[in-house]
Amino acid sequence: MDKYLENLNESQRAAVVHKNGPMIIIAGAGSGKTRVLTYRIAHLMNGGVDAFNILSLTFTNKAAREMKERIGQVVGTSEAKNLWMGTFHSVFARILRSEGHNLGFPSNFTIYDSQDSVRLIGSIIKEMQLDKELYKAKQVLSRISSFKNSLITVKAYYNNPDLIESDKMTQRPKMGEIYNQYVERCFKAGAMDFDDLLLRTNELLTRFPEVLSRYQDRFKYILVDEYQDTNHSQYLIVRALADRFQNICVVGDDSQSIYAFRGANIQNILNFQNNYDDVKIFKLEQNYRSSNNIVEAANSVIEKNKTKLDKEVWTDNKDGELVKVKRNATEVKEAQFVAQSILQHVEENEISLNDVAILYRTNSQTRAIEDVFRHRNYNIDYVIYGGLSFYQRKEIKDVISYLRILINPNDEEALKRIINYPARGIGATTLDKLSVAANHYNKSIFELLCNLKNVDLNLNAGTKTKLINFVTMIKHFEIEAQNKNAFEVADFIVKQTRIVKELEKDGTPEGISKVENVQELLNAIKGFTDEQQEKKEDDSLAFFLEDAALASDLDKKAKDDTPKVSLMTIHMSKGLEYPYVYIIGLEENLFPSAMSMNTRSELEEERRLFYVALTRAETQAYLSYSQNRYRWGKLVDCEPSRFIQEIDEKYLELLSPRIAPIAQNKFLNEDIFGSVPQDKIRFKKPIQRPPIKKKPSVRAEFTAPKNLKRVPKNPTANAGPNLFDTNINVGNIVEHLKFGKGKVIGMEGGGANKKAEIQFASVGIKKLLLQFAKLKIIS
Ligand SMILES: Nc1ncnc2c1ncn2[C@@H]1O[C@H](COP(=O)(O)OP(=O)(O)OP(=O)(O)O)[C@@H](O)[C@H]1O
Ligand SMILES: [Mg+2]
Repeated sequence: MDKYLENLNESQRAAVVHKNGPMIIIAGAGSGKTRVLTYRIAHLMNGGVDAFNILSLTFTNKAAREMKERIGQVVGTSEAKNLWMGTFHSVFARILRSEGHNLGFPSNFTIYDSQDSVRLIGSIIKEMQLDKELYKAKQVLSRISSFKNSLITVKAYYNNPDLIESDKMTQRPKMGEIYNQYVERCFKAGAMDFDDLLLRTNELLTRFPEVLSRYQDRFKYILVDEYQDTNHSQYLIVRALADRFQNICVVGDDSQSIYAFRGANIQNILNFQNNYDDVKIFKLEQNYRSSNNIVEAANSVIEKNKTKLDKEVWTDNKDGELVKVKRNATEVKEAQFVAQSILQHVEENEISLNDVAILYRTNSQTRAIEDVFRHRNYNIDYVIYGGLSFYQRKEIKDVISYLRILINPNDEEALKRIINYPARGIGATTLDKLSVAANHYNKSIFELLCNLKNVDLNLNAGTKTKLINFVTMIKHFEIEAQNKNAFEVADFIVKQTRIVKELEKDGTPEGISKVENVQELLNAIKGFTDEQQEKKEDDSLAFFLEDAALASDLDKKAKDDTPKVSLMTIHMSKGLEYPYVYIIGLEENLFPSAMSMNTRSELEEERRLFYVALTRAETQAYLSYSQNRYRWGKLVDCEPSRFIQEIDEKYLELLSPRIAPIAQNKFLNEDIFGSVPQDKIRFKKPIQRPPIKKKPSVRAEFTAPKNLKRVPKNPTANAGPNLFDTNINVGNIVEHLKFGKGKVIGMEGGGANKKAEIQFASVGIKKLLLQFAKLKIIS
């Protein structure tokens, strides 16, 4: 047996060495699905299959690179380099570069990111003089995106009375027209958005059978990771390509399907067996990633989902620590708890910050964590994945837009960004005129600018000269860019356009940080050209732009090697693993999200999301929630997430000290563990350790965010005596609308920040801001 096969268990090995025909590996988290895929490719190559004949589709480009590296260790790096491996988007962008001419696209087409798409839709809505409130560009884009992912073209849209009717119902009868305009404008600009990369591939493979045939011949073996999150468009592409040889191997876990909101269709994995004859099914059941407590805790939650395939997940790993649950008074307290706990692990267990991930439901949750981590008492290095990515920052997009124009002068969104940046006296009105005229003549704006002499746009002589100067400048850049590598071009452009000088003029800290970002971009491009030259690969600007357009945030390289805690949304964490994982904000209406509680299927998707989060952890998982949180500028009371309750309590350890109830009342059982007989809960004694570093003062925590809107006082607040009294003192027994009776055990702050610490029978100690708490004094 080849040595590398010894690193697999029996079921994994069977899946790796199985040769031809359709196969599906369906298995729970951490059971080695990705590992099997990697080894399978190595094994195919080892058995004589040419790397050029293997297509492997992964969830991120980073995953593809890592897999390639491992395969390289078995078959040699130079061979592994020839593998077609990457995300759907990057692989099919590559195919469209060489075949897109069939559809009328130039090989240098631009890839519009969502910001470009939103801006373009915004202009269309404006030009059509539609109501901006009814037609919100982002919402329109997401509707168009869902059409594209379901392969509904403009023509198909107009042939579908149901769709037309539903847009009328939502007061957006012009949806079809916007869709049509959007498609035409992208086409004219030589641009494709993310969804087009799949839609146009489908179009290519359907309309041009000889192209399909060529790629069917080429990809004798096709492998897809995270198959549970493929959408209809991706499904069709895979199906078409695999049709000839049917050597299709898909890998996934229906319990980790979490992208339905972006069109992923869980049925793709559930129905795989019906799509092909003689599908060989492999199941992997042993989890190698996580401690037994984590595996069992995750199993006990996902069991609650009704829609799922039968499968077991078990592990030989040690029980390890229990999953820790932490209740916090506020989100700042929560962040402080996480920070302190991490520092404690660093000190006591000598872990690296690289071993830690903080996962959350929505991007906005990072604010408190960031504030606390940056505080001098903690000083914890971190990196956020997701949010506004580096390439979407204004100053970066401006520079990139210059580069994009050099590759594709018809790129309308890039042109609009730079035509008057740095300022050269070309105003918005002129640009609007150009845009309308370009549409009228069915030309791109740049083409129109090159022909200014022959069209009458009613522009004054000064403006005309400025436009002609602009065109001359771009043409000059084009000539200069010839035969230069990506870095040389970018460096030249940044100097010539004086963008940095412009930013420096600003002089504010933001301006300085923008200058640094532009420098960072140049460094990244330098890094890219050096690396490509080393590998003797394409170091051109066009190639760099493609890389940048499709780089997911996980692909970005850390600026330095300092260990850092990783912060990301759970969606982003798919496939990854970390020894220590903190899942924060486990509160009803946040996770599960308020929008997901209407239907069983949405709630089940949230539960799968929780399952994904928990199964990222190897050694220890922390679940934390906050009892109060600022949301939309208001301090709101929060209840712990149902997902904590759903975990079998024997795998949990409650870190919050339990409060002895002051009185028996009906709310007692509503504590999150209240339904469990008291003696079954293991409450470990809180470990007494000296604090690692001094905590920031409590006062800081309740400083309201700057943009906090004052909540209008409840109109009933002053309606009668004794109602919602704010004249409260330690020792008072008070009643809260939701928590019932409690005893005031402390007071702090003053004015708007005045807070009472109250021991409630129902929920333990809570700190409440008096101005919101609506407390009634009983005695
Ligand atoms: N046979 C094995 N021996 C030792 N370690 C293994 C074995 N199989 C898998 N692992 C390790 O277990 C961890 C999980 O494997 P992998 O990431 O392939 O699982 P997965 O099923 O793809 O997980 P996910 O569902 O999260 O994508 C990895 O660290 C991997 O190296
Ligand atoms: Mg995986």
